Amino acid sequence: MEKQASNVLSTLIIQDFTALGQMSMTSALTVSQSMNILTASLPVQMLSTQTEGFGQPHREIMADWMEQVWHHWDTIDIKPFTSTLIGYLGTNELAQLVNMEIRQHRNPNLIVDPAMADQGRLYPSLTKSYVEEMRRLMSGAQIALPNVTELGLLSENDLEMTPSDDKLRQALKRCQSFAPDCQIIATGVKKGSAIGCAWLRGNEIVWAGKNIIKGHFFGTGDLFSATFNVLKLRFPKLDVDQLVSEAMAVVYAAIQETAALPAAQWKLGLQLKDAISLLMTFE
Ligand SMILES: Nc1ncnc2c1ncn2[C@@H]1O[C@H](COP(=O)(O)OP(=O)(O)O)[C@@H](O)[C@H]1O
Ligand SMILES: Cc1ncc(COP(=O)(O)O)c(C=O)c1O
Repeated sequence: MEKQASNVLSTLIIQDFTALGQMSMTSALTVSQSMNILTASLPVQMLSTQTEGFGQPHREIMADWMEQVWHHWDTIDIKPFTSTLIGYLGTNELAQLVNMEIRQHRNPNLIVDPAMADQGRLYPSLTKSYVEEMRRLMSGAQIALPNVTELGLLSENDLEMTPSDDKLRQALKRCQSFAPDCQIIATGVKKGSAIGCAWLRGNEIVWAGKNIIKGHFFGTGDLFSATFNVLKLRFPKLDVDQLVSEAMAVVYAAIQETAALPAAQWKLGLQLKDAISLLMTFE
């Protein structure tokens, strides 16, 4: 694959930092560093654990710190980042703050993973106004990567976990009305015994997927968006079909490696060794 020189590439990652395991910022940093991409990380909140499976995590909100970081960055000569990746933010206030800063700095190549819901439900403590903040973020984004539940919430369509092409088309079109310049790729779209991604090409629904690995795994969306971001940066000639297919293969490798562990360990996130090994073969 034709790749871009790494010294000109940088990415800004805005999402939570979860202390335990390989979720969110930890997996995004691992992926970025494996591709030698200069990375700036803004952990919007520090959590003791992810929000599922460990009771109530201890949280430290980093809003004041982030404002000071942005303020400092405004005074030094850092070039605009080549891309920005936004993931789980976790509170309305943080989502508002990030929206405001992103608008002010006009970050190019913005990828938004509106990580706010799964398996038909919003994550605990998130509300409808959080969904509205995600719509606002997507309106300035180039790529958005909602899972099926998130697509349903964003489009106000009732989507089952195995939506028909018609339902998907309706939901994706509805999102285009508030994010006309954004390519929206729905993740976690099931078809029979396979799971994958669906997006619009004109009026047509395109779907690509792989066999479902049995079990519920955590951090799949995080790793998918982090991988999509670095592949798009390093291989700018890849089209959406190729980016989705490569990113899915990387996540699949991580799930396969994780599935070999006792199920009690799955909530720590995905094993990343095999995923990174595969990613490095794209070099
Ligand atoms: N059990 C699984 N087996 C195989 N691939 C999976 C599985 N779960 C997720 N994936 C892959 O990871 C991608 C992102 O997962 P998804 O469940 O949509 O993320 P999220 O964590 O945001 O809900 C999916 O589009 C699919 O390609
Ligand atoms: C703190 C935190 N960050 C991010 C996520 C997103 O994880 P996923 O990649 O499974 O959507 C979760 C999901 O529970 C979480 O609790």
